[in-house]
Amino acid sequence: MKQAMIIMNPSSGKEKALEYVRKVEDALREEIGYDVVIKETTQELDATKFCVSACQDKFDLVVSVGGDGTLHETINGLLDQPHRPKLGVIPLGTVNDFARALHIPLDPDQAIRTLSSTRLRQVDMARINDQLFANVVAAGSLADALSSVTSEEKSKLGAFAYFKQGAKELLGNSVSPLRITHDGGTWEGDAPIFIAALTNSVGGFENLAPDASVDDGLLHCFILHDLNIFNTLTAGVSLLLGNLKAHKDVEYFTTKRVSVSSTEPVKTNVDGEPGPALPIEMHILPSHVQVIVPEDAEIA
Ligand SMILES: Nc1ncnc2c1ncn2[C@@H]1O[C@H](COP(=O)(O)OP(=O)(O)OP(=O)(O)O)[C@@H](O)[C@H]1O
Repeated sequence: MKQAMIIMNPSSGKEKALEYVRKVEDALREEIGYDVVIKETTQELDATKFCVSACQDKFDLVVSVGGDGTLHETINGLLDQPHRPKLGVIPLGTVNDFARALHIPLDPDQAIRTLSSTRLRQVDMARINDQLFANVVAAGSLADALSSVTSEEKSKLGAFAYFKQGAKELLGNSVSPLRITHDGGTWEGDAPIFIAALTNSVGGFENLAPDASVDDGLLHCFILHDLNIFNTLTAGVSLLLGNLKAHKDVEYFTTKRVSVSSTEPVKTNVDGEPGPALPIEMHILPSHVQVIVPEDAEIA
């Protein structure tokens, strides 16, 4: 019998995870015929540990039930594993960028029904130093400020919680000296933020990198520079219109590999969680995991 592991964070989704996990179990066991193991996380990195054991025991499917934090920890269990189970995603977080990019319904009941879909999508992941990411890496003072947005603010304001915090930081005019080396050359200068995105949805803004598709084998990179009180507003409008890369104070490029360093201590944010300090080295892992997506999803 095929084996599935459900990795569930009971603290995500306003404590509703326990209710949904029974429904996920029923769908996998009764409708699809899996042998099901349920693993409940109790602390940070449990999801990674559980996913490593699912890889080693050659499970067919791992389903992440939680927010982007749980998903990020789950996919990190795939690092350097020769056998990587298929991935199912039940989004219970406040932003759910990965589910948005793959058109997995944000309504958990509908997402559970998607698990019986026969459609799989080969999805790129990327490596940053000694971990994986599925969505986005940001570096710089602005990235650090965005890490401080609380779940409460995100539930209240959605993606605009990031916008509000970002605008506040930019008005403080704080920049970091960055050196960014990619397939097309090197950029050096002062910038409040560098972003490398794998999918179109970043921080709930589904328009940040509209050209990014989940399997294009590329990192879509943005360097915002020279942002002041006036052009912050125009950059915000460009972001909402899906045209950030064309803004005059934005450097945009795609690459398979990029490294970022600084002469000052600079923090990063990886898939919405605090990440390693600079220097960082990132490279794409094309079509690294198969994800169950809705039969009719029109995914970029
Ligand atoms: N039992 C637990 N209690 C508290 N925290 C946990 C537990 N299990 C895992 N965690 C941690 O909770 C963090 C946040 O989880 P996750 O992102 O899934 O939920 P969320 O906070 O509801 O979503 P979002 O980040 O989108 O607001 C994870 O990074 C994980 O380390």
